[in-house]
Formats: sequence, structure tokens, C-alpha cells
Amino acid sequence: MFDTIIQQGIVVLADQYITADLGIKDGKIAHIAPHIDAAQARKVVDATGCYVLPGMVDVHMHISEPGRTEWEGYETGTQAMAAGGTTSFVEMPLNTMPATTDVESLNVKLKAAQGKSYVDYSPMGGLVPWNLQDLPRLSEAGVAAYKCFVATCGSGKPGDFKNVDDYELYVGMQALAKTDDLLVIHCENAALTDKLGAAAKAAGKTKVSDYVATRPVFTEVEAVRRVLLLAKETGCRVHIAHCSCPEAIEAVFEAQAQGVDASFESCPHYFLLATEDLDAIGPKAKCSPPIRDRNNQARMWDLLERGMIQMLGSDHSPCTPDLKSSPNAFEAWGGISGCQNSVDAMFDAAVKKRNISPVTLMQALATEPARRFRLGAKGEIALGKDADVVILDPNQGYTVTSDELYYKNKFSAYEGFEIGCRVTHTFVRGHLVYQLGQGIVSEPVGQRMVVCK
Ligand SMILES: NC(=O)NC(NC(N)=O)C(=O)[O-]
Ligand SMILES: [Zn+2]
Ligand SMILES: [Zn+2]
Repeated sequence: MFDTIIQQGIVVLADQYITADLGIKDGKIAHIAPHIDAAQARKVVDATGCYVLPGMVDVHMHISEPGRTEWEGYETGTQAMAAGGTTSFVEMPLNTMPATTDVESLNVKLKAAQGKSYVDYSPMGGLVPWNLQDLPRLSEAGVAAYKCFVATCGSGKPGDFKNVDDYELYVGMQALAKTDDLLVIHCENAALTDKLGAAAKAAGKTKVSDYVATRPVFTEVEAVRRVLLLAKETGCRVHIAHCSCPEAIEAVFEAQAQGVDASFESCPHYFLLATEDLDAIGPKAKCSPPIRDRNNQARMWDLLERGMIQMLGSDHSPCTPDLKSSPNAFEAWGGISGCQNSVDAMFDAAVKKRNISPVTLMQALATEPARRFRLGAKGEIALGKDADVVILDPNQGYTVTSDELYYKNKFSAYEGFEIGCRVTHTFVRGHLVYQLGQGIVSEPVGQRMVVCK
């Protein structure tokens, strides 16, 4: 007897897509067949004409709880993910207060998450100037990976996050190589971006496009190449966060060819937006690395089309409206709210508009992120995997409006976007969490994921 049968969907597997029935039992994918007798199920969902996808595994998400719950929080952030077809995520160690930089702050975060998450989660630890000695204890506590910045970051307030210098990075990498942990790195050259920004501000050049001009591609590529060299020297497993340009991605491929254990992600906003759009949208579209121009965007699409975008993470980095209201882009918060539209906006733009295979897209959104972050039960529709399943209707379009956003602060860079498909059902380990038209239809069933080191 199955708990649920999802009937006659276009089931996207790791290497192909087929029209099939999916049998879910005890939270797992139990059966995939051309037809399963509906009498064998407690619940039947008709997915005829719809895609049946593995739920997105978002490895770059800022929930901002504990500490900055006015920015987001587990309840609203994970409801938004569920509504958008994300079924699990790796939670960043920053934007929370305190930042997650030791076992004590990790326990504060885990307590905050308890009973509030609608999708599955795994915390990350931070690598900061003052916790190089704490790394092994954090590793034993089971964080999925570590995050650090080589670009300037942090408010300077006690408990907040802070970027590392090259020496701290080198020593931290040596420690993480010993515990076989993955280090996720924000790569932009701090001195160049800080001082180019200061010069632009002094010259009164403060539009979003002026901000973009102060973080040119080479300031990202220099930092990517620098951290990859240190990874090669130390044997640390590294993952380059939010690559915005093909030149940064090329640097990762070169390092991989030299045997460096390196990976990267990009983000939907580098595919869906371009610098030319930003002054009209305003600071809601400010992020770092910045959203590059149309030429860069086209070359990123070409890489995705060729299956060379290893992973896509939302980098959902929300804040309160006041932090996105200044006409001076340099004063606005750097971060984009977008996790509710990672799957549908990318599916529409990639599969429907560019005829990219749904297999290629879901490899980047789900399968590869789960593999790289060692979330063994996640990321794929296959027998024995968690039944983290999303039904997407390619024939139902809609316009992104703030009233349908689940975020604590209901604004997004994608407001007004016409999206030509929509998520109709989201299952987390077989629990139906979201259903179009009814909204969130379950309790907070999310739980901490096991990292299979
Ligand atoms: N503190 C942040 O949320 N930073 C994030 N902000 C962006 N990307 O603009 C990031 O990932 O760097
Ligand atoms: Zn970052
Ligand atoms: Zn981020």
C-alpha cells in the first residue's frame, strides 16, 4: 500500500524524463512504473501533463534567524521555499545574530529552527578571524559545510560575521582539510571593491548600475583564482559561492583540471536579470557579486545550455524594506529576495523558452547540490531517496505579485515577472506541504538533514 501515488507525470530522473506513476511510501520514493494501480494508494494526485521534479536543494539560503527575524525567519522563509518547490536547504551562518561560528551559536540556531521549518535543513558553520581553533568542534557538531568571505562583510557589531584575510583563510583551509569539510567562499577582492566603491560614492555616482561598475568581473576572478590556489596548496575542499560570470567559472574548471577539489554555484538572478534592468528595479536587485550585463547573461545561459553550470542556489538574502529604500545604492543592503521563484522562473526561462532539458536544470538545482554537500537522501527522484517531489504545471502562467510572496518582507526583484509555469504541489519526505490554491497545507514537517561525510 502506498501513501501517495502521483499519476502520469513527466518524471524528471537523473538522466532522462519519462511519463510514469510515482509510488511514495514512508517518506521515500518506493516505486516508479508506467502504471501503478490507484487502489494501492491512500492518496492519488493526478499529474497528467505536469512535470514531476526532485525538490530543489538550495545550498545558499539566508534565513536570518536567530537574531534578525524581522528580515526573514524559519517560518516565512521555509514556507516561501515550499511554495516555490524547494524542499531542503543549507542555511548560511551569517545574517543571523549571533553568526554561527561556534558550537554554542550553532545550538542557538538549531533551537530557533526547532518545530518551525517546512522543509529540511542543514546548518553551515562560519570561518571567521576569531574561530580558527573552533573549527574541529563545529565539524563534530555536524555542520554541512563552512562559509567565509574574502570580500569585506559584517557590521562590526559583536556576534556578527566578518571576512577573513589571506592568512586566516590559509590556516582555516588547513584545518578544514584535516576534517574533510567543504568551505564555501564569497570571492571578491576586498581592497579593490571597497576603494572603487568609495571613489564612486565620492564622485556622487550612486545608482545601482554605478555600484555594479565598482565590482567589475576582474575583482571577482582575482579572488576566485587566489582562493583556488590556496585550496590547491592546502587540499581543502572548496565551493565558490554565487559565480556571476563565465570567467570565474572558467577558473574553477581550470582548478578542477589540476586536481583541486573545487566546485561552484551560480544563482538564478545572474540568468534572469542584467545590469541594464537594474536602475529601473532599484536596490531590490543589489547583490554581490553584482548582476552583470546582457552579454555576460547570454554567456551564462550558453554555459547552462551546455550543462556546465554545476549548481544553482538562490542566495536568498532578505532584509526589511527600509534597508532597500535609499536612492544611494551603496547604502542599501546587498542581497536579493528570490527563493520562492528559483524553480519556476528558471524552469520557464530555461526549459520553456530556451528548450534546455529539464534534466540539465534539475541537476543544477537539486542533484549536484545534494551530492556536493553530501546530503545523500536528497536531490533526485530515484528508489530509496527521500520523497522530496515537486509537481510543476508548464501550462499555468502567472505574474509575480507581492501578495503571493510568503517572505516576511513581501518584496522581490522578480515582482511583475510573467512566469509561464507554476508549482502546484510540493512534497517533503512524502508530506504534502504546499498545494496551489490552498497554500501551506501541513505542519512544519522540516527536520535537520543528515550529512553523509
Ligand atoms: N550577508 C549576505 O547575505 N550577503 C549575501 N549578499 C549578496 N550576495 O549580495 C552574500 O551571499 O554575499
Ligand atoms: Zn556571498
Ligand atoms: Zn549569500
